[in-house]
Amino acid sequence: MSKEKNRTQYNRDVLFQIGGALKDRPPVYGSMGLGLQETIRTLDISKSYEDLRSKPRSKSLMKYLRDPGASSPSVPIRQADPAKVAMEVNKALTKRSYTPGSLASISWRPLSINYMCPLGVKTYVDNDAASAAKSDLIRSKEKETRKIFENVTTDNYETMKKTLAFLSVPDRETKEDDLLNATVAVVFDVVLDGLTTQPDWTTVQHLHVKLLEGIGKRECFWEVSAKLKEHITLNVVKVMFQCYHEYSNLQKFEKELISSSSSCSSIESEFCDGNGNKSKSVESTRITYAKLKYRSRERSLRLMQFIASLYNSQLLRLTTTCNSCQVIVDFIALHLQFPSEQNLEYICELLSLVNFPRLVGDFKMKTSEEASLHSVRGARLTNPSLLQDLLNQISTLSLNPSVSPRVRFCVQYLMNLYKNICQCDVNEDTTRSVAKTTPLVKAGDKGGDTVVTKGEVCGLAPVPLMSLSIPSPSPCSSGRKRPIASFDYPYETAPFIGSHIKVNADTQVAQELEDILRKVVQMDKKSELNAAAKQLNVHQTFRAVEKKTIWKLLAHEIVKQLENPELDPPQATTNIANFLTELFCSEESLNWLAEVGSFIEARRNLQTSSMWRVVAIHCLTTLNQMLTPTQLTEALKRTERRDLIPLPKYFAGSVNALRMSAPKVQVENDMDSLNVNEGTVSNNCNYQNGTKDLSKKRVDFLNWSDYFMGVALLSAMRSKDPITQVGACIVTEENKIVGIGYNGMPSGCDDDEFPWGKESEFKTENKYMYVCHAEMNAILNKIVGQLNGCRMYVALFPCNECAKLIIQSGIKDVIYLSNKNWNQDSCIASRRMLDAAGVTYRCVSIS
Ligand SMILES: O=c1ccn([C@H]2C[C@H](O)[C@@H](COP(=O)(O)O)O2)c(=O)[nH]1
Repeated sequence: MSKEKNRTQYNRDVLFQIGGALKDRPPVYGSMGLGLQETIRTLDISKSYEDLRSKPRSKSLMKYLRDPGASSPSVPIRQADPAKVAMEVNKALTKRSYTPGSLASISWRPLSINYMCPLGVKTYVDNDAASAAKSDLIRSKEKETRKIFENVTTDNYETMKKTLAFLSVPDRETKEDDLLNATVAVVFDVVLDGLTTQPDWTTVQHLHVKLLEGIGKRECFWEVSAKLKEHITLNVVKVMFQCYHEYSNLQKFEKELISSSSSCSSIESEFCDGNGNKSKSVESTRITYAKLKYRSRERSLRLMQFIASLYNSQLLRLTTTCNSCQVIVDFIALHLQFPSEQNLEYICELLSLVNFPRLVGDFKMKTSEEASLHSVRGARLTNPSLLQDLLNQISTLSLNPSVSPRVRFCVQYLMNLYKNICQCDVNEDTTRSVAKTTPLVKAGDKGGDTVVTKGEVCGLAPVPLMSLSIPSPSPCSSGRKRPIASFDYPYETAPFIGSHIKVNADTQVAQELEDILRKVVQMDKKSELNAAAKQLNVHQTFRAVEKKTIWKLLAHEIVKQLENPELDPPQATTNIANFLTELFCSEESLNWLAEVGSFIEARRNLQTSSMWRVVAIHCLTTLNQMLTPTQLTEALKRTERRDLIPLPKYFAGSVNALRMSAPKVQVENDMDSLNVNEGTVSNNCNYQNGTKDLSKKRVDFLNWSDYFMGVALLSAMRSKDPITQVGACIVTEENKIVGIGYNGMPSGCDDDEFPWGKESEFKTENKYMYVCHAEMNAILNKIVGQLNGCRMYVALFPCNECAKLIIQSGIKDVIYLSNKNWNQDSCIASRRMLDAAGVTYRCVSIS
C-alpha cells in the first residue's frame, strides 16, 4: 500500500477513535455541508461514513450525520472553547498513540474552517499540502524580511529594500495578502523592538528612514494595513517620524495628523453601508476585527508606551503639546465597539494620553479668532462632542460588575479629572498662557537636549496611566492655580497604589508612590487611605507598598546620613533634622510611626542607637528654632525616652541645652515625666548658709519613682540568679504597693537542685526552662483582687511572656531601668503587644 493510502486509512481510524472518545458529547460547533463533503472525500472515508450513519453511536450525533451532499443544516452555533476542543481531540489521539501525520495539526483557526470531523466535533484538520507549503513560504518570507530589516542601515537601505519580501511577491493573486500581512507584522515588530524606552536621536532617525522609505512608498502596504485596522497607528507613527524630520513645520504636522485620523471613517464604512445601516458582512467584519484586534492592540499599546517614553525623554514634547487628540479619541471610539475589560483598560491608557485641558479649551473656544489662535499650536477635535459621548459610554461600561475595581478606578479617575478640568475656567487667558508657556522644540535641537521648564505646561502631562503621577497642586508659571481641581488623594490613590505597584515596583514608581504617600501624610488622610485601601481589597498591597516606600526611604536616608563620616557638620545634621521633622511633626505621627510594622523593622535595621542619636541631634537642632514652651517640653520629654537613646553623649547634650533654653518647662510630676529629684542641693530649702534647718520639711526625700524602683531593686537582691537579678513592684494609681516579686525557681523546686547556668547544650539543663520571672511573681503575689490601672516598676524591660501577663492583668504602665535585651525578639514582640494593647512603657534611671 502506498504511503498515502496508509495515511488515509489511518485517518479514518483516527476519526472513529475520536468519535468513540467523544461519543455522547454534544457537538461544539455546527456548520456542515461542503466542509463535510470535503472531509469525507479527502480522507476517503465515505464507506465508513455510511457505516456510521447506519449505526449511529449516539442519538445526539444523528442529526449531524446527513447526506454529504445535503445543504448545511441550521445547527445553532455554540460557543466553543478552542483550547478544550484541541485538548479533547489531542487526548483521543494520544490515547491511541497517534503520530501526527495527515491530521497534521489540530488547531483553532476561526477563519480557516475547511474541514470537519463527521462525528460532530469541529476540529481543524490541516492536511492540505498546498496550505502547508503556503505557510512555509510565509514563514520563510517572514524570516527573510526580518533578517533584512535587522541588517538595514541608512547606508545600505536602498540595496536592501529591493530584496524585501513584500517587494517580491511571487503570486499576487493568492499569496500577496498573506505575505503582506506577514511583512506588516515584521515591520512592526522590528520597528517597535528597535524603539528603546529612551531612544536616542540616531535611532529615531534611523527608524524614520526605515518607515518612510520602506512603508511610505508602497501603496499596497497601506491597503494591507487598512485591512489590519492598524493604519491609524501606522499613520500616527508615520506622522510622528515625519514630525521629527520636519519638526518646525507645525501646520503641516497638524494637517497630516488630522488627515490620518480621517482614515477612521473607512473602518466605519466597513461596519455600515452608505446609509449608516449595518452592512450584511457586519458579523464577519466583527470577527475579522476581533481576530486582528489583539495583535493590533498589543502593537498600538507598545506604540503608545513608546510615545509616552518619548514624551518623557522630551523628544516628543512637540507632538504632545500639539496633541494628537482626535486620533486618540477616534481610536478610543474604535475600541469601544468591542467593550471588554481588556479594552477598557486600554481605553484608559489612551485616555490618559489625551490632553484634557486642551480639549476643554477647544470646547470652550467661542470665536474663530480664538480658534485660530489655538489651532496654531494645538490640534482641534473635528468632532468635540464625540469625546463627551465617549466618556459617557466609558463611564457606563465601567459600572458593569464584571469590570475589575482597578479598571473602574482608572475610568473614574479619568472621568473625575475630565470633570474637574471642565469646571475650571479654561478661558482665553489660560489658552494664551498655555500657548506662551508651551515649550518649543526649535529646529536643529537635539531632542534629548531640549530644555523644558518644569511645571510650565498648564495641564495634565499625557503620561500613560502606568506611570501616572498625581499632579501637584502647585501654581503654574503664570501664577494661576493649575486648572486641575484638587484630588481626594486617599480614595483616588489607594487602588492606584495597590494595583500598580504589583505590576511595576521599579525605582521610578517607588519614587512616585513615595511622593503620593508623603502628600497623603501631610494631608492627614492616612486613615481614610487605609479605609479606602481596605474597601478596595488592596490593603495588603498598600501596606507592602508603604513598607517599601516612604518609611524605608526615610529610614534609609537617615542611615545614609548617619553613615556619613561627616555626620556632625551642620549640613548633615540639618538634613537629618529635616527628615525627622517629617517623622516627628507631631506626637501622633510618632505613635503612628511606631504602629507601622515596617517602621519598627526599619528602626531595628537602623539600630536603635543610631536612630535615637539622631533624635537627640534633632532636639539640639530644634533649639535653634523658635519653639513654644509646650514644644520644648515635648522635645524634652522625647529626649527622656532614654531607652531609645542609649548614647548619653548626644542625649545629655541635647537635654542640657533644652533645659537651659526652656527654663519654664513644666515638669508634670515626678512620676510621669523627667524623673528628676524635686529636691536638689541648689534649691533645697532645708539648707541655709550650709546648715540644715530642722524646723522645715525635708525636701530631698525620695520621689515616688525612685522609691518604687528602689523596692523593685531591693526585691531583686533576693534573686539567686548569678547573672541577672530582676525585681518588680506593682503600684496602684494611689501609689500603694500591691505586689512584689523577683526572678526565682518555682516554689517546691529546690534552687540548689535546679540549674542556674544557661550554656548547657541541653535546654533542660538551663535556667530558662524553670525560672519564674520577676513580673510573673509580682503579679501572682498581688494582694488585691484586680491590678487594673496599676503601674509596674521593674528592673528589666519585660520579655514577651511577661508582657502577656502584664497586659492580661490590666497593668497600664511599665517603668523599667534596663533595656539590655531591647533588640532581642522577645522584647520586640513584647513592645508590639504592649503597643497594641495600649500599655505604656518608659525607661527611668534612679537618682
Ligand atoms: O522579663 C524578664 C526577663 C528575664 N527575667 C529573668 C529570667 C532570668 O533569671 C534572668 C535573665 O537571665 P540572663 O542570664 O540575663 O539571660 O532574668 C525576668 O525576671 N524578667
